Parts: sequence; structure tokens; C-alpha cells
Amino acid sequence: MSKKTSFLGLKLWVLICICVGAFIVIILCILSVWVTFRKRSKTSVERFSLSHIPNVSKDIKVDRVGTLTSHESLFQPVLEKSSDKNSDKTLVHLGETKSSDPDNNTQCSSVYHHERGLSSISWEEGSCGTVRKHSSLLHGGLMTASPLIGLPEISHLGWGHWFAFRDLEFSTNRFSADAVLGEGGYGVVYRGRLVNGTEVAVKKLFNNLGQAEKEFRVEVEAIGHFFHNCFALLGNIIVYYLLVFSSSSPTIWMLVYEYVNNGNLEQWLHGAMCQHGILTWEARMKVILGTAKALAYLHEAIEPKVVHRDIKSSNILIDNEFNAKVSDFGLAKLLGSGESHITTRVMGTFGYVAPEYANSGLLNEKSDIYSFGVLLLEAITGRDPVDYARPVNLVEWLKMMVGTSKAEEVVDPGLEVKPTTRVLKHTLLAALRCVDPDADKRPKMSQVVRMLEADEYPIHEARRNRKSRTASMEIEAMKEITGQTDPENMSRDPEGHISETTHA
Ligand SMILES: Nc1ncnc2c1ncn2[C@@H]1O[C@H](COP(=O)(O)OP(=O)(O)OP(=O)(O)O)[C@@H](O)[C@H]1O
Repeated sequence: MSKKTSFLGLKLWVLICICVGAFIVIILCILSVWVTFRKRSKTSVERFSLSHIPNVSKDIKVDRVGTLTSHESLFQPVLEKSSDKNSDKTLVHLGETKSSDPDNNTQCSSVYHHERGLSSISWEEGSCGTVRKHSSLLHGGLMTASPLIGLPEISHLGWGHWFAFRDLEFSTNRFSADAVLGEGGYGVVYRGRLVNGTEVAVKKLFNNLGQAEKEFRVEVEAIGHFFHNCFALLGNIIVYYLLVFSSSSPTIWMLVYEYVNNGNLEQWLHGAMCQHGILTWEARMKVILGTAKALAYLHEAIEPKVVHRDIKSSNILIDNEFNAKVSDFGLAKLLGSGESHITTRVMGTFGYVAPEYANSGLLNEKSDIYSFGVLLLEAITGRDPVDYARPVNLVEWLKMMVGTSKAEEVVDPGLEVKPTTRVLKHTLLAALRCVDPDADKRPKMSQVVRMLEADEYPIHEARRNRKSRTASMEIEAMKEITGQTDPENMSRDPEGHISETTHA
């Protein structure tokens, strides 16, 4: 050890000490660089989460002056910083959540009527209620749907499909006026084309952080729920491709959906699409049946169920084959089975809101069923439920017409080929059951689907009816719903259906 070495004439033990010392210094340097690096990346994610997603795990509600207050946890987001150097965006990625079910009491209720283009808010003191929420959301890349094949790698972040903000900007020609599809209460919707040719609709939420954030969160919760439960059944529900917001200032929130290319039911019945012709009875019923199936799925096939809360004709998009796509889950509510919720504010669209929900804030799937009934009446009559020019609302008018044996006069006069009397009565009966003022008497959506399908396959259904229903039951149903008391006005058609007799 004390021997001199050829290296600077140093003794062997000195040389060994120098080597060990140098080795320790190098290790320490590497460690400190690694610790500093980790600390920095953690800080940047935390700084982002605090400034841009203030506690996204909270459900939110709008208080009396429209500001946001937090409620309870449903979904916990995981924030991921994009690795794209050129981009000015950060992506929000929804992660797995823990179950939470704290009870929640509310004090007062308000009524919020969101009309087309106009909003009016009135407040009512109301009752208290309890809500129990469940949550579950799964990682799993369920949204690697074929229309998105060939798009950038940035999409592989759990479920959902993610894009760079600048890609969306590019796809919509920088959100140009030409690309505008329409404007709703929460934002402007643009048509876009992704680099692989897929057409999308991009909703750029208004830069009112409160409302935008609210809509963003609620839609994310609802769609996360569908994706988790059953992607395959989404046929009649709008498909979301991705969720993205820009971290640029001011923050821009966006939701991106599959593009549905044939307008919406409101446009076909009362608006811009009328120039393409009058929607036939068959097309109307196809759209209505698709909507009914989507609601049956939301209410009965998944747990927790989803109450849409804003079923109306402008939220029913239509594709080339006249398939319905239920869209706009911005007001959706998740409820456990058999649960109701008494809300602090009633939200929905004037003309479609169920009476018990408007009066006391009581919310469950029956309020969607009422709105669906109004939608069905709208499709039958071609009348706009949101029409102040008319002295009585659509439901009351309809009941009055049916009650005075003028059922055949309610059909949209624009229809060239009218439905048969039997089909009309059957469809009216389904609609009137849905708008029954007693929520408990409204049928379940799956029953409504069966009633409507009976019109598509009447002979089949007639056989089933003969076996399972008695004539007196049907007479009772019609009498009860329309206020009709004279059994003489009921007749039996050749297939054995009981219907009301009309007098020309
Ligand atoms: N995925 C989509 N594909 C094609 N058009 C769409 C799509 N989503 C929305 N639109 C259209 O964009 C317009 C605005 O839609 P949006 O859902 O924001 O508002 P709305 O339903 O008309 O009103 P509200 O905000 O009161 O619900 C509508 O004309 C709608 O038909």
C-alpha cells in the first residue's frame, strides 16, 4: 500500500482514496441533478392544476348569482403535461376515481328556463333533498375508435382521445366564421376536419370560466360514465372524441364530438333544414325511436343512471340515414338506482320541463320522460313547444284536442302522407302517457320503446296485445289520460287495438 505508483509518484493507498472520493462525488452530483429535475416537473404540474382546474373532483352548482360553488366528488382528474414542445396547450386526462357518497342537503330551489337564444331565471323557495352519488371511471383506452386511426400519438392517454390545441385550431380553419355550425347557451360549435380526414364538431365554450367549467365538468362526468359502461351501445348517443383545453391566456375550454351531418330535429321541424323538404312521418318516428332507445339506455342499462335533463329537439342530431344522436350532456345528472334528487335549481328548456321538476325541483328519470313526451308531440304536430305566441302550451292543447275527439286534426298539416288513424292514436297514447302530470304514472323508457316499436311491427304487436292486455285496460288508459269519459268514443280497429273514435 505504501508503494509508490507510476501515477504522479503517488502512493497506492493515496490513489485508492482519491478514486473512492471521486466516485462518491460523482454519485452525489448525479443524485442532486435527478432530485432537482423531479422537483421541477412536479412543481409545474401542481402549478398547472391549481391555476387551471380548481378542484375538478368537485361537482358544482350555480348559486343565486350564478357563481360556482363546489359540491361533492365524482371524478378525479389526472393532469398530464403534453410533451409537445411547440404546443401551447395542456391536456386534461380523466383518471380513475374513488367512490364517494356523502349526503348532500340543499336549501332552496330555483327555476332556470333556458330558451332558444334567451335565458330567464326565476327563483323559488323550495324543499330540501338528499343525493347519493356513485362514481366509477376506468382507464382503458376505450375510445380508440376507427375514425381516429392515423392521428398523432398524443391520443394514448387512458380513455379518450387527445389532440393538440393547435390541431383543432387548424382543423377549424382557426375557428373561422365559415366553420360555425351554431351557437348554444354555453358556446359556439365549429365544424372541423382532422388531419386523417375525420370530421368533428368542436364546441368552444364561452370564455366565462364559471359556465364553461361547469359544462365541461358535467359533460366529462357523463361521457366518462358511458364509456366506462358500454361503448358498444352508443349508437344513438353522440360520441365524444376528446376533451381539450388550452392553457393559453385566457383559458379556452373545448369539447370535441363526432360530426353529425344532417342537422338537428328542431331545424328539420321548424328551421333551416325545412328547405330540404318536410320530414316524413317514417323519418320522424325513426328519429323518435332512436331517441327513446338512447334514453332507455341512459336510464335503465347503466348504473348510476344518467338523467339528461335537456331533452329537446335541438339536442337531437340527425345523420344521413335519419338516425338520432342524443347530444348536449351539459346538464346531465348521475343518479343511483331508484334515486331522486331535489335540486337547488331547475335547469332545462322552457316548454319541455316536467311540472314536478319545475315546481319542486324533484329530479329523476321521469323528468326526461316528460321532456321526451313533449318531443314526441312536437314531432307529431310540427308545433314548437317553445312558442309564446300560442295561448296554451303544446301539452294542454293536445289534451284538449284529443279530449274533444279532434285527435286527427293534431297531425302536422305539412305532412304529405299522414299516418293511419291507428298509428296516430297509438303514438299519441304513448306521448300522452309520457306527459302524465303524475310522474309515477309515466312509463319507463323501455316501455315507450316497445309502444313505439309496436307501430313499426303492428301485426306482431297486435298478437302480443291480444294475449297480454285486456280491452278494458286500454279504454281505461285513454280515458284517464285524455279526460275522456264516454266509452262510446272508443272503438276497436281490425287488429284488435282499442282507440278513440274520431268524428269528422
Ligand atoms: N356533433 C355535432 N355535429 C353537428 N352539429 C352539431 C354537433 N353538436 C352541436 N351541433 C350543432 O351546433 C349548434 C349548437 O349546439 P349546442 O348544443 O351548443 O346548442 P343548442 O342545443 O342549440 O342550445 P343549448 O345550448 O340551449 O342546448 C346546434 O345547431 C347543433 O345542431
